[in-house]
Amino acid sequence: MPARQAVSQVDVQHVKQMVLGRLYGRVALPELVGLDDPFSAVYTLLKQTVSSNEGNSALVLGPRGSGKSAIIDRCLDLLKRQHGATSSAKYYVVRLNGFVHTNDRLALRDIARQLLITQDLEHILIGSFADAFTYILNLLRSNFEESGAVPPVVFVLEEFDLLAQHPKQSLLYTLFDIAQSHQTPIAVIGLTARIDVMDLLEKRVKSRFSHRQIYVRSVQTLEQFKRIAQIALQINTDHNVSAEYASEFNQKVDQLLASDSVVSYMEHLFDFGKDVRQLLQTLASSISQLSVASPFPQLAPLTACMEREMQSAKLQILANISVLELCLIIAMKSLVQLGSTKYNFEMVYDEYKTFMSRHMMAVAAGGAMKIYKKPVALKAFETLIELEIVRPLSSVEGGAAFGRNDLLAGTAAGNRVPKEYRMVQLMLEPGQVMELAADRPDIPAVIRRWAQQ
Ligand SMILES: Nc1ncnc2c1ncn2[C@@H]1O[C@H](COP(=O)(O)OP(=O)(O)OP(=O)(O)O)[C@@H](O)[C@H]1O
Repeated sequence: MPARQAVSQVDVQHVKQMVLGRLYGRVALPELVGLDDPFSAVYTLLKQTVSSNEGNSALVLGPRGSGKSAIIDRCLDLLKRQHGATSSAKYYVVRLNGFVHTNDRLALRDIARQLLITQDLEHILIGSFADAFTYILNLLRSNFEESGAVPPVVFVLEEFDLLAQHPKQSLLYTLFDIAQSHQTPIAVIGLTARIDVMDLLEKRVKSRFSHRQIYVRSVQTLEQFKRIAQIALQINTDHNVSAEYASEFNQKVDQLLASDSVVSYMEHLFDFGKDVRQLLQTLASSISQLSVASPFPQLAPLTACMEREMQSAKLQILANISVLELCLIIAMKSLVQLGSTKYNFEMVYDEYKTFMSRHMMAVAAGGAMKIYKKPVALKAFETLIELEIVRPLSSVEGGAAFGRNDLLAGTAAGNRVPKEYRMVQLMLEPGQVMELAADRPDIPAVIRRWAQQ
């Protein structure tokens, strides 16, 4: 096999910058996965404004990180390329963000800046929003004396629900009003993760809005989730890097994404919220250390980052478990300290019940607590297995052949042993259980002390 040519410093730096840009959301991913419908709805609407001078308004609704901004960016990018090729007429894009533009004055100033209005506007900012906005549009019109018309303007309103918190909603009213009146070709696209956003709009604002709502769903399948990881990491020769480097880089990406630890991390993320942004940011750890000496993505830094992420995700879940679930965890810690390396629900419940009965007075005095009946405790125990805080033991380890799904569903070999008797193991260290109980002001002090024993 011929020796591989050394990768140049320029190539590595270029790839590193470009891929990290994608992973941190500064550079668009080369493809939108599973978002064809919302993409074409937004594109059609923007095209009507930019090419046919129509007024339009719409809300793009979807969970955080589901790709709402990515859809808008891609539509604008496509329009720019098409428009640039077919027409010399100009259009503008104005971006506002509810986090940044916390009042209408700030928004107005930025609208003027983005429309390249250089005149001093301080004197008009004291009047009404509508007057000031009309003044800005007139200034814009005067820049296009030949046509005498205001060119199309696309308003992208990120964190739309926060813009709806402005007093009187003058900004939204004015924009929707102009979009509806068709006198000036503007498109107003609001982006938000609040599905109830319509309830935030005042009646007069609603009356000016087109009521067009475009829904963006989170990634639907694990395959799509994996595909996003792949397109975010892969490079091609258009990126001004040698074909040899690009091809080997992409092979390494595929190997990395096929490794057991990465696959199970992606499955975990998909099961617990399908958070694309977190997936991309975790993958950045395999890219941030690229260098001429190590020009391909490596598994080791990624594994370390995934472990940290899993750990902190688990801690977050743990902070929200119910008091009964916490008591069962403490009971398991107790069993471990008594020398049991494996135990089943019956043993755990027994330990829990014994402690609670012995300390009933103190427990009841510390808050409205009772001894939960066995079926309720079994449900809580199953939740701990689903959350992977408790691990079912395999046949070799526990004496019966079953896994997590068998134990939960009562299927396969696990079926032979009633679920109350199947052996399990707590996945927390005693110190972690102590910290967990110490951080819970809502449990009686006696239970906190039980955890500290
Ligand atoms: N289906 C998808 N296909 C391709 N990339 C996606 C997809 N979903 C999310 N992404 C990527 O995830 C990142 C976050 O997406 P984006 O910023 O568009 O989300 P958002 O819905 O606007 O989030 P927020 O509500 O927090 O503003 C971006 O890098 C985007 O490219």
